[in-house]
Amino acid sequence: MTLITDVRLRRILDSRGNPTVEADVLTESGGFGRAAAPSGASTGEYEAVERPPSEAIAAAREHAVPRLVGEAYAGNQREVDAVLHAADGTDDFSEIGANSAVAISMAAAKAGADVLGAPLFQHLGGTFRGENFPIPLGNVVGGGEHAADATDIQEFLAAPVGAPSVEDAVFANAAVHAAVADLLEDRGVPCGKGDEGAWAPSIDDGEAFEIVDEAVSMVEEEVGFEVGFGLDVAGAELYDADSGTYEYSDASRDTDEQIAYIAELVDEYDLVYVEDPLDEDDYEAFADLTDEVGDRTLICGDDLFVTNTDRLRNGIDQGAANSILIKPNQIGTLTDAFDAIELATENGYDSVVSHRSGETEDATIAHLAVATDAPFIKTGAVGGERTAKLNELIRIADDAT
Ligand SMILES: O=C(O)[C@@H](CO)OP(=O)(O)O
Ligand SMILES: [Mg+2]
Repeated sequence: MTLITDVRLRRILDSRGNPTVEADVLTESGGFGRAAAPSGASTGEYEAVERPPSEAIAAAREHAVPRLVGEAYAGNQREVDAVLHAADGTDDFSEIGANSAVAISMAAAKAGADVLGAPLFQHLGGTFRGENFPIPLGNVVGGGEHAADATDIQEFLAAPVGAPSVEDAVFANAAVHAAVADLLEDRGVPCGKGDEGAWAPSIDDGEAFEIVDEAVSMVEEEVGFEVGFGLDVAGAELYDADSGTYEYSDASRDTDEQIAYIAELVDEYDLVYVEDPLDEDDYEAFADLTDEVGDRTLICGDDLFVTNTDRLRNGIDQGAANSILIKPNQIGTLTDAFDAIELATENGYDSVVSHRSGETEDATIAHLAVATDAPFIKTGAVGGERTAKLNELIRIADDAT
């Protein structure tokens, strides 16, 4: 029933107005799945390779589509993803492009679910998945590679850790986003938004900490449950390998100073989450910081691990973090993303399923997070391509998918 009978690929727009790959997968019994690849701006050096969409589409049509059509079953995700790897023939999807691979992989999963008549999270997670829902981390102030002339730290993320439901959590993050706007207005700071819908004011990180801290407290009081905040430092973007220092607009910090600075921030602001506080090659510094503050906050590897089980295993051996960001397009298939989550869970690491800065209306990651019982999902706070995932989470919780 789930035998793949057609795979169609096209270029569509992403949220930055750039082209990206969309895939449709059709099956013998009329099953249909459609998915699109997201795209990063602060990409890790060790990510699977995204090719220009027209090239990725042409290469996938030549190498992957003939091996899938009439050959593979959409209901068997591991088989589909193994075919994608075999068709590509490299270890980083540089032939068919990770963008074609992930779009086909996710579209196949949706086609499989369609044939089974099950919601995607059910198909992926199975009957005996847990009952938990991920806490959404919502970007409310941002800069770095996502907005010019804004904060050095890439993302200030609202984290409604005490929310009694997904719906409460999603609305709390939107309320923090709105409170930040009010506080910026009070201070006479005009601003637009960055790539992920977060405010991108021309202020320094210190002022951003004050504002987000205040916004979070205001909302916490309003909603009556705990709302904290966290960061994506995107340390690799700040790191200058020649000088061995982290370059901020108003300071330069060597690795020890960077570790001390982040540890101070964790304690001063009770940060619940810190992603990529250090350079993507520095497992050792990650381990030192995790040793220092890992008992009271999540130290999450994004560019450090790139959803790759080899890099994660290395991190686990060295005690480099206690959490991993999961981005299916960093590794190219849902199977690889699942394996990374499984390895993380076995080793006590929390998984944070994540969007990219360039997104589409595709909501697969909401289903992936629920299917795998991931404790967190990072997918912005507002903006259509972000709310596509958040609203899907609300629907899943309401049994309406
Ligand atoms: O660094 C990140 O975590 C992501 C998403 O927030 O950004 P990008 O997609 O640009 O890599
Ligand atoms: Mg990141």
